[in-house]
Amino acid sequence: MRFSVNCLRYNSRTTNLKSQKDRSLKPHCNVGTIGHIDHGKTTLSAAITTILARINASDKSNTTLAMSYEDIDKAPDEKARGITINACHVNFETSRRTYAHTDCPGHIDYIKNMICGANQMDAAILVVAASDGQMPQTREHLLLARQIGIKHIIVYVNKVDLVDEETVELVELEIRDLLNEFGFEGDSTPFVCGSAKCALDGVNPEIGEESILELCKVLDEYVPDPIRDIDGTLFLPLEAAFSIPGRGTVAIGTIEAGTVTKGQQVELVGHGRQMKATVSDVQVFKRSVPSAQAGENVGVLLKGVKPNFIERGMVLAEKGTAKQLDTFHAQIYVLTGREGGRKKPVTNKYIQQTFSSIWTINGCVLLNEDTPLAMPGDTCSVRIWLRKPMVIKQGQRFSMRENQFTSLTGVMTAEAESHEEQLSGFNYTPLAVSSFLTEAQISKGRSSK
Ligand SMILES: Nc1nc2c(ncn2[C@@H]2O[C@H](COP(=O)(O)OP(=O)(O)OP(=O)(O)O)[C@@H](O)[C@H]2O)c(=O)[nH]1
Ligand SMILES: [Mg+2]
Repeated sequence: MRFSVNCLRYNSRTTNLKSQKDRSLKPHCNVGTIGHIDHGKTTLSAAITTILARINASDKSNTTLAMSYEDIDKAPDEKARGITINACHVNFETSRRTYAHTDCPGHIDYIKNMICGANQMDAAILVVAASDGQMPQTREHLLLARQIGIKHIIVYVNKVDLVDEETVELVELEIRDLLNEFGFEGDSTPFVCGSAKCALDGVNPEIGEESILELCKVLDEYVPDPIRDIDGTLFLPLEAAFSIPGRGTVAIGTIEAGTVTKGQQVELVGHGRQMKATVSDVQVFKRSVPSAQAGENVGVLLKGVKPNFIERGMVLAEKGTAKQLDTFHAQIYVLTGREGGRKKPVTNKYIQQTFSSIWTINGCVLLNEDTPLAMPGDTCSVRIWLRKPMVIKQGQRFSMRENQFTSLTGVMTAEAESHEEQLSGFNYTPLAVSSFLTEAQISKGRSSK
């Protein structure tokens, strides 16, 4: 008997590949749309699947399923509020590759979801409406893309049906400058100009359908096949879990390194908890497979594990290979007001929501004694204390956010010793720190901006 992951929104948006054999035929790539609210990210996602499904209709092995705008944006709360609030995954296939595509939300309130969705992208499609040009979230998403290490950006200048050619050219120049400003190669970044709506509605093919085909060609040619750490040690950050009565718990995530195999002994680590488990089934694209490897989104059936044991951001790894830490050394950069960050300096014991990989937890910045303040624009060495131990590796990036903006970004540089020792230099005890991490303190921290 197979287990099905249909009940999860995540996988219900994922089309089927027909068999495990198909899945190994073509390289796989994770992409997604980013950009300002209402610039057409969801329309573009729907247009790509619709056009590719139609064009490949006679090719029985092609797995692209047409997804309408409503299919992608259908959760009731999204309809009610008129905005996307969850990252949504769809799949499409070109003659060269299979793609898992994430439609990232545009609204600043939901940037948290974007961080989690975009984290898995090998390349991002930045959607910019020609009628608006760059907007605040165009900048913020590019900044986040930079922080989470997305190397390849392709720009789709949308809504060209609403403006003249000169405006499109100006928008292109402006966005190339912006890409350079954020450390991408603005001059050589591919731009595709078109109208996702015309493509979806089947009108004006020269700016509609042709622009979508051009975009797919650019994706195939510009984005190199991702190098997956297939031979590495299994590392699978978990996004969600649910139970199948009588069978066990299914944990869902995208494998970052290594291979997960039926029958394998694994360990669940994170949020200060740890547990051994056995993999009793592995599912990719809703099909049971003997094993799955780095880069693939999987459902892993675990016997004897309660679903509420698993929390987003926990890691499924080989026994003894994933370490959780509550304190670590880091190099941070405090964003300036111009970059959308703070206008005031970060002080010792600054506490905010900390995002890394796919987890979110309260974290406290412990400044060194010789650095009483970290000014916007400063880079400095600090220690980070997390409310609960989490799996974080050397070189892993993280960011901290206040209410509506990213205040600092950092990289984990080394493990730190036990936090008692860490905190002794700051003359307060772990207990004092725990009480410091109350909601009231956090809101106070927020209002200090
Ligand atoms: N004229 C025109 N309208 C478009 C085009 N593409 C999208 N739209 C319209 O722009 C509006 C926003 O499109 P969405 O696809 O929802 O934009 P989004 O970026 O996904 O928005 P959020 O998810 O809320 O950030 C909708 O009314 C679309 O019909 C286009 O090429 N031309
Ligand atoms: Mg949308």
